[in-house]
Amino acid sequence: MDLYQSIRSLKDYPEEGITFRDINPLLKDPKAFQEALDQMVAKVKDIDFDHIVGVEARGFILGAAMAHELKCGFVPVRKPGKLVAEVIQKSYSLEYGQDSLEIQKDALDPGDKVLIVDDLIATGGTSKASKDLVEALGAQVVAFCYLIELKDLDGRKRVEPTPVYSVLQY
Ligand SMILES: O=P(O)(O)OC[C@H]1O[C@H](OP(=O)(O)OP(=O)(O)O)[C@H](O)[C@@H]1O
Ligand SMILES: Nc1ncnc2[nH]cnc12
Repeated sequence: MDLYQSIRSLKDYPEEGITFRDINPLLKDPKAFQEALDQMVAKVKDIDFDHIVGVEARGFILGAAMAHELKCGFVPVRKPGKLVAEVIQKSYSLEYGQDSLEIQKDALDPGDKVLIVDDLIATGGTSKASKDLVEALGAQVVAFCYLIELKDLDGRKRVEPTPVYSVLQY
């Protein structure tokens, strides 16, 4: 099955020079969604981790589905003001703009091993901020897993030497 057929590419969105990779057609198609999950799971199934950390919003969809499949816990990293209880925050820049991410202080324990999941890695800003949040809690990021990697932006360099796995590359 060619998963590239299930990704819609929008030129000059949300601004000129950016080609937006829309995963909604893939999510809508149960066969493509299952195949994407199977391929992501296959890449990480031999790695030892305790939890999947998923990044709001699209990382929740794939991260939670993978956690269900792999029978591990799911921990959300969210945009500011969404989490209750005590949080820590990290600012970051992305392909189009600037944002912050938060994690609950009690979401992970020191020594926990974490797989970070998102739909896409572009500049790696989101991934680096998520890794910093996990590490600030004393946990360890053992790998990152994405459906899509935008190779030209070389986001994996931002999180070196942690391994990065992706299913589709542009
Ligand atoms: O590698 P980067 O340059 O940091 O970009 C990748 C991030 O950008 C997108 O999320 P976005 O912030 O647009 O949020 P959304 O999932 O809520 O749409 C995507 O889902 C990744 O999280
Ligand atoms: N080109 C892109 N397409 C979809 N999501 C993105 N997040 C950052 N860059 C993106």
